[in-house]
Amino acid sequence: IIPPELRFAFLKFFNRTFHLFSSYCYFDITELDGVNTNELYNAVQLYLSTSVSIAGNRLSLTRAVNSSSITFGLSNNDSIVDTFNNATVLWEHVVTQRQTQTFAWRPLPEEKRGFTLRIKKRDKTLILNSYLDFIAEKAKEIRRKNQDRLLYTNTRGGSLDSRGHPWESVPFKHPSTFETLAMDPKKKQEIMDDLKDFVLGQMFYQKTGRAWKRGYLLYGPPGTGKSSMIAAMANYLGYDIYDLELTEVHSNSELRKLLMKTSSKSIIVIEDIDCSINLTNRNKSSGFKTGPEHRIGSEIRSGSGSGEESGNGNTITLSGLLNFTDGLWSCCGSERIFIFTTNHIEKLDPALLRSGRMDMHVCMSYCDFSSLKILLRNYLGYEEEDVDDDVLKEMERVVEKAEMTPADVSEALIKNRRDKEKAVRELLVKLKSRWERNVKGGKLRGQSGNLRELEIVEEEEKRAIDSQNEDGDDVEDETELVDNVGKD
Ligand SMILES: Nc1ncnc2c1ncn2[C@@H]1O[C@H](COP(=O)(O)OP(=O)(O)OP(=O)(O)O)[C@@H](O)[C@H]1O
Ligand SMILES: [Mg+2]
Repeated sequence: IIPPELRFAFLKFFNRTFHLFSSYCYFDITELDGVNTNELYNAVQLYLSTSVSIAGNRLSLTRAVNSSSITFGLSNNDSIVDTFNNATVLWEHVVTQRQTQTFAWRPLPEEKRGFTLRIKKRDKTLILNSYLDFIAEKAKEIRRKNQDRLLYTNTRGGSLDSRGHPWESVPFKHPSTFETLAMDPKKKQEIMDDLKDFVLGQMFYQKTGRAWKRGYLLYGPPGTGKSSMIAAMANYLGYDIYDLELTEVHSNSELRKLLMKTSSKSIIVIEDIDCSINLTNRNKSSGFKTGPEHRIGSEIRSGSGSGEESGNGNTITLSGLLNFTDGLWSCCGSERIFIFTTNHIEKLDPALLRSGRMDMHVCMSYCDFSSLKILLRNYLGYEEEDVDDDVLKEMERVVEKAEMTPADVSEALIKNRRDKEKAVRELLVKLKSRWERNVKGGKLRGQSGNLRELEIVEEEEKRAIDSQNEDGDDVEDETELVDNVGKD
């Protein structure tokens, strides 16, 4: 019978000599660090879950809150070999019973869990730090993939909830994808390529000294798929969406707070940007009138900075918004996409339209023939060859001038989806009557209200971009823009 002190001393001595001659070193990563959860433990568990699911034959399965997928885990006291930069390491999941329940603010679990990492001593300095960084990064990615997308909104304005978050979230399950989105396939591909380049562009953005973010402006009449496009983008990239309700935000500093609390790999959306800013009562004080000559954000005249937050204290200004999207604050957190939508691009301030602000302007327009074919496939399961040739030709002839939105067409198809032939027939009738109305009523493309406006705007955009190219660098351009606004 050996007294415990002696036994302890002996074990300690044994351990020391063992470690002296062993060519390995060991690192314990316990589940709890005091009473706090050890982030690294969770990260390792997630990281190992990917390799374990292939290698192991006894696994533990878990499913996280908010997730529809299952994660594999290493079972108790099981081990797995991993390699990193040509070094081989061994992970062991160690689970022991906790001896006594010590006093704690919250009861500790009965089991004590931890991972033990075994690395060869000579590899330690080479890989330990980079390996752990790698694991943390991988775990983050897996967590994001496992979790369902979230849709955040700021219904409380910029005020915080009990956990210090200004955003409320719900699971985002919008089924729209690029495949179901009816639009010109070439334009669609262009957008998808652009998104892919963005996601893979970390090095590019770093090299060129730009913040890793991208802006899209979606414009066009109601029901042409702007919101559907945003959902498709989020589903394509696997990003969360922050739907920013500008009318709930009362000041530029609140806006900044909201931005700071968004995560990277997310899409920040401001829908109907022309309406959002109009509604702030600051407009009264600055003598704001609607109409193209009094554009949104005329307060840019008063300059930026503290001045804008004085006044009636209920001010969110264009310059605040621009700071939000591309000022210094926009780069806290990276890999973010800003999307603005509007039905009236002509009402927007040129400062918002100048290139570099919104990187890509996407016009979502009335249904054309290629969109029509996509909708026929979506709603009726019809490919081109399933529709009668004459009907298809007739549709192709009238569809553009009929000026029906994809939403109108969808509606017509949904109504008769049980009787597909009837659906096609009725759609053709509808298209033709719209076509007749537009052509006979002299409402030809180019003379029609909306389309005409869009054309003017496109002209303006082109001109703005041309002058941009002549101007040279951004800084000069910005001051000139402010000057111009001041003069008109
Ligand atoms: N391009 C499209 N492709 C597929 N479906 C579409 C398209 N455009 C509209 N739809 C259908 O019409 C409905 C309304 O579209 P959506 O909400 O995307 O329009 P919007 O352009 O955002 O309109 P608003 O300007 O009023 O917000 C959607 O639920 C969708 O089913
Ligand atoms: Mg919409």
